Amino acid sequence: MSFRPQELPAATPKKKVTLARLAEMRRRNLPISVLTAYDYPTGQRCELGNVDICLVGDSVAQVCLGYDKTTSLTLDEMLHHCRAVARACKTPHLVADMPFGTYHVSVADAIRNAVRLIQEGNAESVKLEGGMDVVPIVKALTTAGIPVMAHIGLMPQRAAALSGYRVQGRDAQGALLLLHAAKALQDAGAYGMVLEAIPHKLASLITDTLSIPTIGIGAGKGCSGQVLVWDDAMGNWTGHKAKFVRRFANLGEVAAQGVNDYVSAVQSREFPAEEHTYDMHTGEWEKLCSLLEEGSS
Ligand SMILES: Nc1nc(=O)c2c([nH]1)NC[C@@H]1CN(c3ccc(C(=O)N[C@@H](CCC(=O)O)C(=O)O)cc3)CN21
Ligand SMILES: CC(C)C(=O)C(=O)O
Repeated sequence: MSFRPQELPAATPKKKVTLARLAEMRRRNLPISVLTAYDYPTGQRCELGNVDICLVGDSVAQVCLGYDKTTSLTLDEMLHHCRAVARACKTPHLVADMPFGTYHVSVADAIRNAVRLIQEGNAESVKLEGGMDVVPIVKALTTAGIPVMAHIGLMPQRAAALSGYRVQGRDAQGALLLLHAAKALQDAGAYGMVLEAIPHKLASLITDTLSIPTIGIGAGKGCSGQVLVWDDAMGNWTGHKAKFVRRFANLGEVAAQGVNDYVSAVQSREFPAEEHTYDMHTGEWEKLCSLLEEGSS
């Protein structure tokens, strides 16, 4: 008996999404779809749904673990989620976020921690937030053969330092800094780049300037691809909703109804019904009754 969720047989064997494939998609202007995944079932949905890249985002801190910020997440917690997603996610490229503090101490420490995400987490690449400041880290990681996805614009790990989740690059000077950072990160070897919450014209300019794919979230339709947090996209998140979120399903409502129905059914003793129960083998109940009678006499 297998306790693994049923997997639908693929009509045609699926082709692994490699970095070469992502570069090709960028060249041919084929949109890249990215979703976060945090566990085996969400990873499996991404696998079955032909998502190109699965991101084990540090948003797991908020949407799965109940922390109020991503900076609370530890590397060990990230590894636990990453391993689960990796068991399901075979075709999409699998990226893991480097948690806050795991790439800030030194280059050596960043490499050590990225190696853990690859070796223990079974991620294929790592993502880290930062502009010019992280260029040496990105260079060192890619030199060591660890593919890096950069992440500029709104950087949630810096929400406290920046006094909130704010759109970046709204003025010319800020926009120029982002463009320069984007180029420097590409030169440092990043294979792709998340552009979060920046004006759409700037995102298009960065995308057209770079040769690597850009993945937008609140960055408009001019990017090479798009990412959303799983729970935002599937309507399973009841907290704050950023302007860039669109709901593609209503899992939260469906689950709430399911919980209500379950509790009512238990309270009314409508569930469990006969069909959910087991019988003893024929004659065994009578035997048990005799045994009990003998015992009591
Ligand atoms: N559920 C969820 N979705 C996410 O996209 C997400 C997380 N959690 N947790 C980690 C970070 C935090 N992120 C956020 C959080 C808030 C905004 C936000 O509300 N931004 C304002 C911008 C306001 C402005 O500067 O004009 C917005 O209204 O969209 C954006 C990204 C993205 N990440
Ligand atoms: C929002 C995406 C890009 C992310 O970094 C995360 O999920 O943590």
